[in-house]
Amino acid sequence: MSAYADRLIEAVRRKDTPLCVGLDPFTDRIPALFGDAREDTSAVLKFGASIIEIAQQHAAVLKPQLGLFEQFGEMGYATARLLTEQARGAGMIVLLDAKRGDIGTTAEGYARATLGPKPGFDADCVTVNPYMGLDTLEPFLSVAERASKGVAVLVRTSNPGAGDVQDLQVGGAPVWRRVGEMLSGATQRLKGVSGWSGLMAVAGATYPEEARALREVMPDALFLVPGYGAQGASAADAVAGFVTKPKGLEGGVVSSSRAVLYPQAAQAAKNMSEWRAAIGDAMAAAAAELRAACAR
Ligand SMILES: O=C(O)c1cc(=O)[nH]c(=O)n1[C@@H]1O[C@H](COP(=O)(O)O)[C@@H](O)[C@H]1O
Repeated sequence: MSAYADRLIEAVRRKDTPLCVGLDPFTDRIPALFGDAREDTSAVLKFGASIIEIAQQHAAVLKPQLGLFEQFGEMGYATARLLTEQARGAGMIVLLDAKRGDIGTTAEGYARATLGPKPGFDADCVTVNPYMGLDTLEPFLSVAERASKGVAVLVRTSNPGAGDVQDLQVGGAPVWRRVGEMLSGATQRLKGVSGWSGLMAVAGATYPEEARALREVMPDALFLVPGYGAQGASAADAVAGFVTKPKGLEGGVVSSSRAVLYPQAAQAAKNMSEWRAAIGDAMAAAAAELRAACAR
C-alpha cells in the first residue's frame, strides 16, 4: 500500500480542496429529525451516516472527534467505529481525533486501538500529544510505518490558551518551534514518494504567523489545520502554512466541524431534504473557499 502522505495528497488533489470535515457530535445540536441524541445513540449514528454521505462528495478526509463519541459510553465508541468503516468504505481518509499521549508501553495499547486493524479502529491517522516526550510517539510511528498510516502531532494548537505552554521560550525559541525541530527524524520516517510526510503537524488556523514559521521548521510535514470557521479563522489564515506548488493546493488539510455540521440553515430545516441541502451548501462553500485561498 502506498504511504499515507501520498494517499492523502492524492485524495486532496482529486477533490481539489484541502477541506477535512470534522465529525463532532453535540447532543444539543443534532437536529430532532434524527431522533433525540441526548437519549439515543442511534440518532448520533443516523446523523453521522448522513454527514458522511454528504461529506464524501465535498472532502477527501473525515475527522471524527472521538471524545465526543466516548461521551455516549460503549455505544458511542461503537458508533464511531461504524462511521469510520462507512467513511473508509466510501473512499474517505479517516483521521481519528483521539489526542493520545502516554508512556511508551501504554501508548502501544493506544496505537493498536486507534491505528491497528480489528479489534482496533483501523483509522488512517490519529492525533497525538507529544508533550510527554518523543518516546511516547514511538508506538504510533512504528504502527504507522508498518501499516502505511499517519500520525498527526499537536505542535501549535488553535485554542486561546495554546501559548500558555507552547509559547514559552526555550533557548531563544518558543516550545512549539522546539517540538517541530524534534520531530524531524519522525518526519523522515513517514515520508512518501511525493516528498510529503505522514507525520502531520497540527497547526491552528487561529495563529497564521506561527503556522508560516512552523512551515520553515517542518518543510515536509503535511499540516492538519483546525480553527477555520467556528473558531474564527479565515480561509486565508487556514492555508498560511501551506506551500506554493504548481497547483497551489499543497500542504495538508483544513478541518471544519461545527461550521459545516450545524449551519444556521440546517437548524431551521423542516425536513430531511432541506437539511441535506443546507449541509451540502455549507460543505460546498467551505470547499470552494479553501480552494480559492490555496490558489491565491
Ligand atoms: O487536533 C485537532 O483536531 C484540534 C487541534 C487544535 O489545535 N484545535 C482544535 O480545535 N482541534 C479539533 O478540531 C475541531 C475543531 O472544531 P470546530 O471549531 O467546530 O471546527 C475539534 O474537534 C477540536 O478538538
